[in-house]
Amino acid sequence: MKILAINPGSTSTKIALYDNEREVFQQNLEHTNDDLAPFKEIADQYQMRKTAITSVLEERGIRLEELKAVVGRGGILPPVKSGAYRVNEAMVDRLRNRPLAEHASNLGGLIAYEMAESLGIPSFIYDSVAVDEFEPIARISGLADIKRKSLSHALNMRAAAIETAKRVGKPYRDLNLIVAHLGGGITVSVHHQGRMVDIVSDDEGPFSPERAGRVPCMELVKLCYKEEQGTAMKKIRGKGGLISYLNTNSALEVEKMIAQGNDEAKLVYEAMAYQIAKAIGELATVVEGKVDRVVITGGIAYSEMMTGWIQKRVEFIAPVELIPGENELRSLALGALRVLKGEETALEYDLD
Ligand SMILES: Nc1ncnc2c1ncn2[C@@H]1O[C@H](COP(=O)(O)OP(=O)(O)O)[C@@H](O)[C@H]1O
Ligand SMILES: CCCC(=O)OP(=O)(O)O
Repeated sequence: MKILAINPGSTSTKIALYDNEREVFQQNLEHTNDDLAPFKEIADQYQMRKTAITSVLEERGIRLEELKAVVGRGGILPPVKSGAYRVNEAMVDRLRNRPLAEHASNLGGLIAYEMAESLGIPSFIYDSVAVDEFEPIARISGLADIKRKSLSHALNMRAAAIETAKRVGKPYRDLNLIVAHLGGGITVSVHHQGRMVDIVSDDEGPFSPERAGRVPCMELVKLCYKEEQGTAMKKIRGKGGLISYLNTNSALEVEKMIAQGNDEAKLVYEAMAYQIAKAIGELATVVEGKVDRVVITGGIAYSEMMTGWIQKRVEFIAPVELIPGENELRSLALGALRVLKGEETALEYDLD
């Protein structure tokens, strides 16, 4: 059974074709600054990204009529459950016209839906960034006007948690795990007996290659009065974190700077590790310190320097498991495959 998986990121669209569990190919379609410059909003990039996908499929001679489903990374929807949702008109309306926030992943479900509809096959999203399994106590922010939201790298974090359970030799549901996803954005989650009951999100916790994370509130309010809303938002999401201190969003570049003796780069990069470790420590309290494993995943988990610094600070909490990189396309494809095989049921999206 052939399944096309689509994962739109801020500067690329990753796609993969699977034939059952076997990856037929995977390709990263880069979108340069020049490609993206004409588009005011991410939603406006829809046609450009869809055309890039269909061109690759054509070049590779993929027969679309052989596809059995298309699955996309789910976007910033109102809170949803973990697992698969079938993309329907209600979800398309929300993602296209009223997403809760601008994010490239909003395009995943939209492109999957349009491609699948024209082929008469189903489209799905899987483990959307909006997966919300918070306990009520986790929703309180500290300001009655603001409710905490569960927006995270749920797709890769849940896959890494399930992989860790396999390594430990126990069911996922029997474990307490803390998972840190270290990519362009960083989020950290705590999994209590198979549910992601709380997170430290990318605007509540560690800074990351391109996001500011938690910054002092009062200073942030002053900044917002100095800048226009769009500029202030871009400063904390897109131009924050490593970029704001070191002018690069590449952790690899930062490591080169450190190797060349750049002390400022070392201080900032180690501060990122320090903040990640603090987020892990914070989430350990959610399960009263009863943590079976701390899991570090995402592109930066390939870095021995970064994982070494984090490990030193958190291994008193639990043994640390490294699962470098992200297998988001595989997680999407295998999720859709389980639905097609009847091993899992896709939920119907019925929120406004
Ligand atoms: N071997 C490595 N060592 C350190 N950092 C790495 C390594 N490989 C990739 N990275 C960093 O990982 C980050 C991207 O992670 P990734 O999970 O692919 O993020 P995203 O999907 O959010 O773009 C970049 O900052 C990149 O420099
Ligand atoms: C909102 C959490 C998901 C996220 O930030 O994804 P990217 O880092 O891929 O933009």
